[in-house]
Amino acid sequence: MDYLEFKIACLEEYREILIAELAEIGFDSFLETEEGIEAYAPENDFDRSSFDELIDKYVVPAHISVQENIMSKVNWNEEWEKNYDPIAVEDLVYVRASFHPAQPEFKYDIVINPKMSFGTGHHATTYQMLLHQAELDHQGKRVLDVGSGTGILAIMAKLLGADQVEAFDIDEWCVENGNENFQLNEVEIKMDIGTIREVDPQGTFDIILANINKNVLLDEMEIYTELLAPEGLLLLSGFYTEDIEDLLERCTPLGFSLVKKQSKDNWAALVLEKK
Ligand SMILES: C[S@@+](CC[C@H](N)C(=O)[O-])C[C@H]1O[C@@H](n2cnc3c(N)ncnc32)[C@H](O)[C@@H]1O
Repeated sequence: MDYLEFKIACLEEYREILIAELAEIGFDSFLETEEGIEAYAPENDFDRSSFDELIDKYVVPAHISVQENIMSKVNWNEEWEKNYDPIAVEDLVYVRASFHPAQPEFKYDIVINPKMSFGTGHHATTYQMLLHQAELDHQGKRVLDVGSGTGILAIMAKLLGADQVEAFDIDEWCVENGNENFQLNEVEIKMDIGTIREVDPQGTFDIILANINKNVLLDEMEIYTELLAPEGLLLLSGFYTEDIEDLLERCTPLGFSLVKKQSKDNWAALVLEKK
């Protein structure tokens, strides 16, 4: 099958939304690049007018420029293998694909074959979540990973000794990819599809991990509070440094105290404790 390839240069903060909207109009594969994204759509059902409309909507705010090519017989595995380098999270965690050799000097080795899902450790939000996790006692704990993407944080929780880990994501592709990564890392993790309201996790959790976005976090904060055991920990990311105060304003009246805050590349990550 022939594919159309679009190299879309754009501002970093618009990549996730662009990928989501392109997926809605029939694009089925994406690669993140230094300049923006590469997006691929099967040529035979490409919807040109929806694509043009979408680009018009974001061209100014996202500083978009587009280059179009036609490609035949794309080998997706080869494409993402070319574009995925392993990453060292400080000298503690090594995140790699199955075709990269392990590096025994790192304490934690995570194998992630990301394909189209978010969560390799390259992004500052995932990176900081992994570091915060590494500082916390997970032994024998029950952990919930909200918006699990590739499942990287759920896998880290297991490597740190968590007893039961449950993960979910609204994206079907992430669920499939997460399960694949759980197998690669030989960890047993319950995986579901949907929002937290749809999945409706039962019982309480000692640790909740939520690297999503500001609006979802603000909207779901009360549910996290109900699901956390007393003195349970909530690790949040997916929002900018300037949004920390808004998050704290929402969390403090619900009985959370701030344990740690950190920022990298203007992306924030918080650790909160439920009193
Ligand atoms: C920023 S990525 C984080 C992925 C991974 N947890 C990490 O830390 O790298 C956010 C993920 O949340 C998912 N997501 C977005 N809104 C959601 C919601 N309301 N409930 C559950 N998952 C959601 C997205 O599909 C995406 O995979």
